[in-house]
Amino acid sequence: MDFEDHNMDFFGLWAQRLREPERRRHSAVGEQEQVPSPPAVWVFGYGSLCWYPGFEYTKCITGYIRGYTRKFWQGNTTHRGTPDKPGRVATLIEDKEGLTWGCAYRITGDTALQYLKNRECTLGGYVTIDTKFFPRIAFEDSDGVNGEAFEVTVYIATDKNEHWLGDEQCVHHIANQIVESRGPSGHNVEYLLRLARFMRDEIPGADDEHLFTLEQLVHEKLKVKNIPLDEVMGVSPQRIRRDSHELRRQPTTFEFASRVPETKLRCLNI
Ligand SMILES: N[C@@H](CCC(=O)N[C@@H](CS)C(=O)NCC(=O)O)C(=O)O
Repeated sequence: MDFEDHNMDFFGLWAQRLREPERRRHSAVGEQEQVPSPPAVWVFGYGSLCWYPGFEYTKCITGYIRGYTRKFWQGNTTHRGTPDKPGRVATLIEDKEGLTWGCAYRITGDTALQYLKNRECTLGGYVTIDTKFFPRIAFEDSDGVNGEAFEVTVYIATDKNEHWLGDEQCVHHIANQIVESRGPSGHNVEYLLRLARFMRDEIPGADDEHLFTLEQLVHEKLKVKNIPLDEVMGVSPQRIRRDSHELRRQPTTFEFASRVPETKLRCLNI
């Protein structure tokens, strides 16, 4: 049983038990009350969280946030680099025209948030912001979320944190740093290529010039250095079931999404 099935069994059982009469709390006048479910929080992933969440969640849906652009401008010495040779990981840069694709995870309880606080904030220098998430495909859900934009928490590294590296004169410098960095969680190349693969597999048609330029340069540099991919890619991460409401994956017209006005076209939901 993989991570997701276990997770769904747990919540499936929990939801089923709620329906059992003895599970409902009785108010003073004997009316049946629903046992309140723990509040759900949605966390938006746009870097390693897209392919390695590492926490329990009850739903994962692909979509985007507006007003930010993804850049490999955050240094990292605890996962994909070392203090002597920091790696580069993704963060978000404010950009009025920006639009960043990723996936939102619905989590309940405190465990996942404590895990993320350690992984992202303590170890990574990220802070949290709240913003609107636009699901790629509308979906019905017990939370009543039906494809309209909704609030998500995002972990973002600003230029104020100690690991910040920022831009380079030339994108080749960033690609070189990625090719030459490795940390306790694995090679920096794996981080970049698994994110690029997530974008291609899960959000076909979406563009991200910075990400895909780095992907191409890193592949070229690995070839020149004669470094085989299996030397840097590590173990395949656990399967993530995304967009379980979708019958089949539809290509995304990125340009259209980037121009869509605030009021969404519900039928297309982009
Ligand atoms: N907050 C971004 C980036 C998170 C991220 O990539 N954090 C790094 C550095 S703290 C991490 O957790 N890496 C784990 C790994 O590289 O396996 C996301 O939502 O994915």
